[in-house]
Amino acid sequence: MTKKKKIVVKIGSSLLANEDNLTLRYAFMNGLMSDLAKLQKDGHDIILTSSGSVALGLNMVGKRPEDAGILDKQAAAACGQPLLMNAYRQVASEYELDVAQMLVTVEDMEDRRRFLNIKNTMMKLFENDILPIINENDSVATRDLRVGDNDRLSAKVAQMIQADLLIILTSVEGLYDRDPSDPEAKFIAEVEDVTDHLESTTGISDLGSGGMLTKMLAANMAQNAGCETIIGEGIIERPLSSLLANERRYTRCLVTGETASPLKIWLSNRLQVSGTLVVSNAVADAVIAGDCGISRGDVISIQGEFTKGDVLHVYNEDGVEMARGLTNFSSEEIMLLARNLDMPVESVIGYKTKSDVVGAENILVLEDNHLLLDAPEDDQKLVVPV
Ligand SMILES: Nc1ncnc2c1ncn2[C@@H]1O[C@H](COP(=O)(O)OP(=O)(O)O)[C@@H](O)[C@H]1O
Ligand SMILES: N[C@@H](CCC(=O)OP(=O)(O)O)C(=O)O
Repeated sequence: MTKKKKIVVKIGSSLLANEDNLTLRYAFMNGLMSDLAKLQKDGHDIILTSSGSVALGLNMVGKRPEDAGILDKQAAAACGQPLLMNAYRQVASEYELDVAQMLVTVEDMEDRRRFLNIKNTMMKLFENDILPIINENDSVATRDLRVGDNDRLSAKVAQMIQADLLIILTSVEGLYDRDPSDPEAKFIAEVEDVTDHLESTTGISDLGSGGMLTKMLAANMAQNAGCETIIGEGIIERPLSSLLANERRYTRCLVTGETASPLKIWLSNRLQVSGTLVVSNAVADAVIAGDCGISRGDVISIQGEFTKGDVLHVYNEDGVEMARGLTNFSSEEIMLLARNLDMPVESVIGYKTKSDVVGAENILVLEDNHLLLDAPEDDQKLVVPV
């Protein structure tokens, strides 16, 4: 690679911890750090997303992966994270590489200000040639507000920094047409549409969290942001340089469609959506075609209490979620505006502002987006007609 690139590298638990005794695989970490240090010296900006805190902390809480509950895992993460970082720091120092830890939650990534703070911190670390090592803050994240797997967390990071490449290192050589434990499984070298591979990727290893399925979803998130994903095996002497030099096979998930704007990408991967707007099928079709925003006259009903700037689901009349968008008004204001269509916006709500409920520039159409979390199934049952 000659051009300076932004690269996110994701390491799975199965690479960092021995499955039998749940101790650290120093040899793997050593090879990884050697490669990362070289990439950094070549001028690339690198971020490492590393799993392993739960697997490495389980011994301390006296559990095995198969019988640990959510609280055991949260406690194990608190025990294992310092072990993991200590090992990274020690090994990295042998390659004269400085490392920094960043633990994030979904809420951090979804609050626009905190999201930008995380991004700015990463940029500052790059400027100082320090390698950021990211993990989800498992001990504080609540069950319904977890990314839950570092595949998608690393894709969120790739979107955040507008990375050129996401490399996911794991326990298998890449994607197969079925679980690779099946001797008939065939290797897939290139993926364009991840939709073709969502059903064949459900199994996971004993230590992993999301399996190949979340790697496909992560690849889709990266695709939307114009970032190519490479999925390859990690337990190899030079795990990154051998991949990048094409010395062995791996799966490439190509960027195919158009790249969405950074704001739309941020919108598309939110777990927290505050409410719902229902619009007619005709309006939904026009929104999908990119022709218009949603005006107050378009809103048939709303659900939830939300404020200006929140993200909303947009359903058509058949109860299908078509889009997501940032609202310019609170739920109360939309009710008032929709019930007083003949009055100017300013005289209904008492201040001057944009007139669209959701502007066209703030709408993300969901087609071809495999979101982190689908809309709650019973959302549409709770709607209030305006
Ligand atoms: N179609 C498939 N192609 C490749 N791997 C698959 C597929 N279906 C299931 N898997 C499983 O996904 C596992 C990798 O995911 P995971 O265990 O979560 O690893 P990691 O800890 O690296 O994230 C492999 O061990 C493999 O058994
Ligand atoms: N945050 C967790 C890892 C979650 C996860 O995604 O694990 P994996 O599927 O092994 O990458 C940890 O540090 O153990």
